[in-house]
Amino acid sequence: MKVAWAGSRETLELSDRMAKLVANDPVFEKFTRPMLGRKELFKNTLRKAAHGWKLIVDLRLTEEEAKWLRLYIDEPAYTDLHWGMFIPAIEGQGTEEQKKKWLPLAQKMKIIGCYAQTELGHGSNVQGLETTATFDPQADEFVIHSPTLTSSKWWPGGLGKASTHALVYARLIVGGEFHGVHGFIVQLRSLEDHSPLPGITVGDIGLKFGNGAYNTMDNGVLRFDHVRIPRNQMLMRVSQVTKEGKYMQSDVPRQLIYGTMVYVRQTIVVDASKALSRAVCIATRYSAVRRQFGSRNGGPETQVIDYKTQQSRLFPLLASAYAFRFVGEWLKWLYMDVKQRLEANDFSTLPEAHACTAGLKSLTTTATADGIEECRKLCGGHGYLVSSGLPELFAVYIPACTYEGDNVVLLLQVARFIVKTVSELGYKQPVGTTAYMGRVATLMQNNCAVRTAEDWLNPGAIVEAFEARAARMAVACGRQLAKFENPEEGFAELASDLVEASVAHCQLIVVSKFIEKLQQDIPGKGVKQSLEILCYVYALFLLHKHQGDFLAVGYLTPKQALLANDQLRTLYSKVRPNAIALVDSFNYTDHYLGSILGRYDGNVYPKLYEAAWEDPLNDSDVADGFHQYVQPILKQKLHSAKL
Ligand SMILES: CCCCCCCC/C=C\CCCCCCCCCC(=O)SCCNC(=O)CCNC(=O)[C@H](O)C(C)(C)COP(=O)(O)OP(=O)(O)OC[C@H]1O[C@@H](n2cnc3c(N)ncnc32)[C@H](O)[C@@H]1OP(=O)(O)O
Ligand SMILES: Cc1cc2nc3c(=O)[nH]c(=O)nc-3n(C[C@H](O)[C@H](O)[C@H](O)COP(=O)(O)OP(=O)(O)OC[C@H]3O[C@@H](n4cnc5c(N)ncnc54)[C@H](O)[C@@H]3O)c2cc1C
Repeated sequence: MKVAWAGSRETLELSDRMAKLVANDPVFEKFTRPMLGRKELFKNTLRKAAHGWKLIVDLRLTEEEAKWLRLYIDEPAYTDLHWGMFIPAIEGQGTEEQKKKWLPLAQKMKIIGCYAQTELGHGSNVQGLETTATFDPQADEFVIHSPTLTSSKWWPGGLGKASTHALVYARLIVGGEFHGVHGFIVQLRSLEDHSPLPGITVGDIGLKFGNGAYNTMDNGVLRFDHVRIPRNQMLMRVSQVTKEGKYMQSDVPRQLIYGTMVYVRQTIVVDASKALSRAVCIATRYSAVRRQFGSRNGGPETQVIDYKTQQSRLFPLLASAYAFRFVGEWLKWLYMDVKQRLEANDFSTLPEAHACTAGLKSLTTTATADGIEECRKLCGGHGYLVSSGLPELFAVYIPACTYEGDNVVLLLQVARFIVKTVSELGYKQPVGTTAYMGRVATLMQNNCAVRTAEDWLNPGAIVEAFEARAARMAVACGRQLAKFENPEEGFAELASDLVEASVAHCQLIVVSKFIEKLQQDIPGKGVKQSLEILCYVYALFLLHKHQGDFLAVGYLTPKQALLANDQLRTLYSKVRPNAIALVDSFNYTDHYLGSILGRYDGNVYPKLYEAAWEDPLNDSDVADGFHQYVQPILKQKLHSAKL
């Protein structure tokens, strides 16, 4: 199962080597992180990032090894944006000449870059950005300017203190005409002493949610006062500005300016399975250690993992972690395919890639953020201790529902794609993830054939149920929209229904990709069977949770919905014996998990007890402040006997 989770034996071995390298290096210690003040915390992150880079250089790590190393260091840092957005943006939107100039500097870390798109006034509405880049043909330069307070760049990670350069998204103005938002490489700080260059005001935006957590990142604010950059620092793969001041659009679609977001959203889906699996690993191991009630004749109490309620909350999350792992693998493949096509100037699959990355990013991050919190509750009171690892994981993870596109805004993008597909059904055969809509007549007509709980153990029955629900919800939205004279007004009015239709479409993708995965050759005794059980758990859990949709569209009868729930209970009993093995298969070191409750050896209580004494409050028996603030109260002489 470890191989199935990792994707291949090579990846398992490679990631295992990197995990151990980090776990055994004292520089990467992270348990004191929540106790540190902001300055100390940030300096510590800089130290870890520098040490990580030294290892990459000294040990000549490959790009793949370096990625795993950064993952296991497990601390958000400016390097995430440098490697994760600045470099990919230049790769995707730069000309060959620009790539030749900037990529070697960035890859050798001679410069540090961030991705400066969002502003104080606009994040989701990219076309609403206010920063301007005005071309000055006399000087052959762009003038980058922040005309209003709300045009201040606000949020970019790595911008606050670390970056020397930024990829700045600004409205292009040539000859007095606006040409939409484009990307510009702007140097922010001196490469000699790191001080901000003239015309640049830059700093950190302040503390964020949670102790430690995302505060290791210097999310920044940035203002420009008529800062000049050479013309060739506008990324010009999509459109160009000539020396003479002519704006030219190539054959490449404008949307490619948003290409970096497609790339990052794809990586966020892969990361969702990592974050959720960490939380699930902690909650599952602890649920096997923890005992409450049920002692008979002085024997041990019941392990809480044996309670059906615990199983019905925990096992769907375990199954979701696997489901997100496999859909992430597929999405990576889809992205690589689109990338290759784009390089050959084939842009036909870009809209689908945008819809899939946007929708799956939204679906998986929402489920993961909620899932981490559920895991905290599954661990009872001890889950609230920072040493459980769950509060910090939650605090670090939840912004994923917002960054790289607010999850609702992204689902509305999926809705536009679905509605367009439905409206074109008369003359255009849908392909890829919308191919099922080509069978819309059948899906609208046929109803579920399940008669017994066992009938639900059939991938065909499950896929058809999810297809029928998604198709019927999409068609219903299409019909409602048709009643509006102004389609945009209709879209705004029906937005909540459209979001639900998008969720149904995205859940269908995840379920289908899990089922497709099981059609592949999966070596290892019992591995495929265990994955099949998890796949059914994932699908039937969703069906149970959203049974209102399936019933409302008239595909299921209440009896069939009840049968699905009966089957789900049986499946939980089948997961139980392998639950610990299934989380051990994630192959996480205790260092990466960062949780006393999730320790591999299960030695939870002695370690919790020990850790309590390491809290700074326990440095002395009498706390600082006691004599000043508490003792006077204890010693006071009050006049009223009642008081
Ligand atoms: C215990 C401790 C644990 C520690 C763990 C540590 C581990 C580390 C953890 C975390 C570290 C990770 C680091 C995370 C880094 C965070 C990175 C975050 C970076 C950012 O957030 S960058 C900013 C991102 N911003 C956004 O995403 C903005 C969202 N808005 C948009 O995407 C768009 O503007 C919009 C799509 C919403 C706009 O819509 P619309 O108004 O229609 O837009 P138009 O501009 O008019 O375009 C219409 C047209 O274009 C199509 N389209 C839109 N987007 C894309 C796209 N990306 N690709 C292709 N096509 C696109 C759209 O469909 C329309 O097409 P049509 O005309 O219909 O055919
Ligand atoms: C930790 C973190 C790191 C970040 N890193 C970066 C970075 O490196 N670089 C960068 O450029 N940006 C970064 N961002 C910014 C991030 O990309 C934006 O915050 C995000 O895109 C959401 O935009 P917003 O803040 O404008 O939200 P808003 O759009 O203001 O959202 C507010 C509310 O309005 C709703 N809403 C907005 N528009 C619509 C609509 N059309 N229909 C219905 N509802 C709507 C949303 O659903 C939400 O509920 C980061 C943000 C965070 C939190």
